[in-house]
Amino acid sequence: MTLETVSEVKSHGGVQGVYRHASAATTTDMVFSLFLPPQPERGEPVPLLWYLSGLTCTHANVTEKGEFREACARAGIAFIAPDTSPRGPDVPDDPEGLWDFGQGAGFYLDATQQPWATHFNMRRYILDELPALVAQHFPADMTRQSITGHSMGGHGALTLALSSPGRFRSVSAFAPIVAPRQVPWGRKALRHYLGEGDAVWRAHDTVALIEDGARVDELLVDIGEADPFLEKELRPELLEDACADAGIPLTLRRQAGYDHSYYFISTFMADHVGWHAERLNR
Ligand SMILES: N[C@@H](CCC(=O)N[C@@H](CS)C(=O)NCC(=O)O)C(=O)O
Repeated sequence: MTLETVSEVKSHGGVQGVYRHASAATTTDMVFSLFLPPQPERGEPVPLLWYLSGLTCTHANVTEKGEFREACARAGIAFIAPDTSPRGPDVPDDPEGLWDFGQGAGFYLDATQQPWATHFNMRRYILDELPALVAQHFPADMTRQSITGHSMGGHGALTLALSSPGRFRSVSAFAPIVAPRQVPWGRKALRHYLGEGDAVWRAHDTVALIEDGARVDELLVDIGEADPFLEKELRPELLEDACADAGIPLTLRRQAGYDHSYYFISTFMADHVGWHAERLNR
């Protein structure tokens, strides 16, 4: 699989890269960013932390505003930030021209309904295609992967980890959508991408996955108490209830005064990187 280097710059002793490739999953070109920490010996494999972004984002939002590099360099872990959907003139977009669906809002699932199913296959892109590409081109230790994400990307991190047992050593999230079946952003996406049908939706809903028996060892979630999406879209209390019922240890930190933005994410990013690094380097 061919990889085009868009840019590579030195940062914190490592290399922050941006790369483009032709994707079979989305049948479009896809761009992602990857930070490689300074390595004791060039080519020695390092663990990999995935970061899935939220609505409207590309790889660039967290790369420019996430402030993850110092912590990743210190811990010796790589950080990969994929795009949130396929893009381009041939890719369908929100029928109403809104920002919460379509391009920039792939929801990390494989769509089954047209016109979405041709391109919107972010689940297999993230779980299969991109890892194979990373393994081929970078010194990443693919036996040591963890995953985090923000908002729609928090939903992606949680649902991919819950539905791929053993794949990720640890999972955390910033202000995640935890019950897409029960909130407007999620219902719109699930209806368009998957069609009607609660049984199908449950496989892409963190709370439902847990209710249906999926498990992870533990969860770390940060959420801002001043997040404008808290009550209507994020509803962390549903995750608290599901984890309590299932016996999943959940550290849910309600951060006073913080909103939904990268000012919030970057404040707690080093905590998340350190938490994952502990588990990746065990
Ligand atoms: N202000 C956003 C609302 C959507 C939003 O807050 N998106 C979050 C993810 S759900 C985000 O990370 N936006 C990009 C950024 O802050 O850089 C817009 O209207 O485009």
